[in-house]
Amino acid sequence: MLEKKREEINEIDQQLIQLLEKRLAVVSEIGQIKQQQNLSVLDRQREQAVLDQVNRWTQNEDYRLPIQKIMQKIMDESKLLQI
Ligand SMILES: O=C(O)C(=O)C[C@]1(C(=O)O)C=C[C@@H](O)C=C1
Repeated sequence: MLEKKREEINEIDQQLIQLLEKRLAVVSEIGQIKQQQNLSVLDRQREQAVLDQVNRWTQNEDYRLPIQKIMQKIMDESKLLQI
């Protein structure tokens, strides 16, 4: 039972990593555009828009806060990648 559930987690993690790699690749491209156009890495307005959107897409109330925190962490790591 536990093993089955962990296999389920493994499959989900694999999908998450594929999507994170895709997202980070786009983040890198944005980083290059920002560098060319001399724009700052941090865009607070855009981050708020991302979080608002994520909030609307989250269906389970119990997951709202953890998902917001995870997305903020993803954006924090994205900014580090753009430096
Ligand atoms: O949209 C951008 O400008 C990005 O660089 C992407 C991103 C993100 O991870 O969503 C990262 C840093 C910015 O502060 C805002 C958003």
